[in-house]
Order: sequence, then C-alpha cells, then structure tokens
Amino acid sequence: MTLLAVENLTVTRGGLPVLEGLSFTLAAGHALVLRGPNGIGKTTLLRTLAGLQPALTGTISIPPESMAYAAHADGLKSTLSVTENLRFWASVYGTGPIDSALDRMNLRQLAERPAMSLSAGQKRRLGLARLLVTGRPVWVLDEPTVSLDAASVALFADAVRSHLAKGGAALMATHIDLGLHEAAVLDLAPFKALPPEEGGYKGSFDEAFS
Ligand SMILES: Nc1ncnc2c1ncn2[C@@H]1O[C@H](COP(=O)(O)OP(=O)(O)OP(=O)(O)O)[C@@H](O)[C@H]1O
Repeated sequence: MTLLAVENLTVTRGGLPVLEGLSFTLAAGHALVLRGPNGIGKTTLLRTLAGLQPALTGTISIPPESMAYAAHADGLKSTLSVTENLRFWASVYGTGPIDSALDRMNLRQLAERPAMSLSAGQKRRLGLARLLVTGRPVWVLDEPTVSLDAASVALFADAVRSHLAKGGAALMATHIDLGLHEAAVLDLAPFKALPPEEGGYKGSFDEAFS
C-alpha cells in the first residue's frame, strides 16, 4: 500500500527552484534515504513535504498532518522535563502512554531532567522519542542522527524498523550509514534544477512576455 506519492514536484529556496520534476512513492513498511551533496535540496524537499513551504509545481498525495517531521530544531520545550515534553506531545497528537518512547530512546534515567539540561545527543534522542508518540504513519526526518553516538544510532535504527514493521514508512535525509540495509536510496542529483540561463525554470521572465 502506498502511503506517500510525490509527482512532478518542484521545490524552491529563496524563490528559485532547487529540485524539479521529482516523483517517487513510499509504501507502507518501507524506508527511503535521500542522498545528494550539500546544498542539493534535501532539507528544502523535506520542508515542502511537511507543509512548511509551498511547492512550485507538483502534487503530494497526503497532507502534512499525516506526517511526523523532525529536523534540526527539535521543537522541545526547554523548561519542561523529558517526561513532560513527551506528555505534551502525546496530548497534542492525541496519543496515549509515553513509556515505550522513553524506553526505546533510552531516556528513563533522564525522565525528570529539564530538556534544557540535556546534552546535544540526549536532546536529539528526546526529539526522536517525540516521533514515537505522534502516532503518524509517515516519518519525515532531516539528519536524524546528528550528535548521536553509535549506540544511539542503533536505537534509532531499531525504532525506525519497528515503525516500518507496524506499517509505517520513513523518508530520511542523511549522510551517514544508518545500518538500515533494507532502506532504498533516492539520489537527488538527476533532479537538480537547471539555472534559467541553461534552460531551467519554465516560469522565466522571458516566457512571461512571450
Ligand atoms: N534562505 C535561503 N535563501 C536562499 N537560498 C537558500 C536559503 N537557504 C538555503 N538556500 C540554498 O538552497 C539550496 C538547497 O539547500 P538545502 O538546505 O535544501 O540543501 P541540503 O541538500 O539539505 O544540504 P545539506 O546536505 O548541506 O544539509 C542550497 O543551494 C542553499 O544554498
């Protein structure tokens, strides 16, 4: 079953297309890793899918509300404890107990600590635990393992696997090997938008006057 279908998408940054003509599907139980050099547009694509910016052209089959987006800013409430943060998110998403998220991301020992007192990697673990309480089927993750040590990367990979096993899907931009060998890879290089002088971006100035 397809959970996410993207068709002929063009995404922009600073008003200019960065990726164009992008189509792909993501089925239940599958993970897709976005690859491409710095600046190709991975973050821009994920932000567009998450509804944080509009696409220039194309269609996205599901609304942002079906996705759980996690990026560099973790969206944590710094004065709330780890437990309170997770309870807060569980109430926002209308889901239930947070115990399994605490355990899965190895946060039990830190449960009463305010988020602001956590290390960068611990904050990242809390950010990933948030995904677990969203109950949303499609995870959209931008560099999810930044600051994580090897043990935490393994915890994260386990959490993704378990999400896939329950019929979820994950789309991830990452430069590191997550050890998720079942994940497919989408190379974004062929979708790099051409600058207008090389025949790219059909909505160019000249065309507007033709
Ligand atoms: N605020 C901005 N205004 C204009 N252009 C921007 C802005 N932010 C980023 N860009 C440009 O948009 C392009 C796509 O950036 P994006 O962050 O999506 O790439 P990325 O593939 O995620 O890169 P990385 O691997 O370094 O995280 C880059 O060429 C970048 O320089």
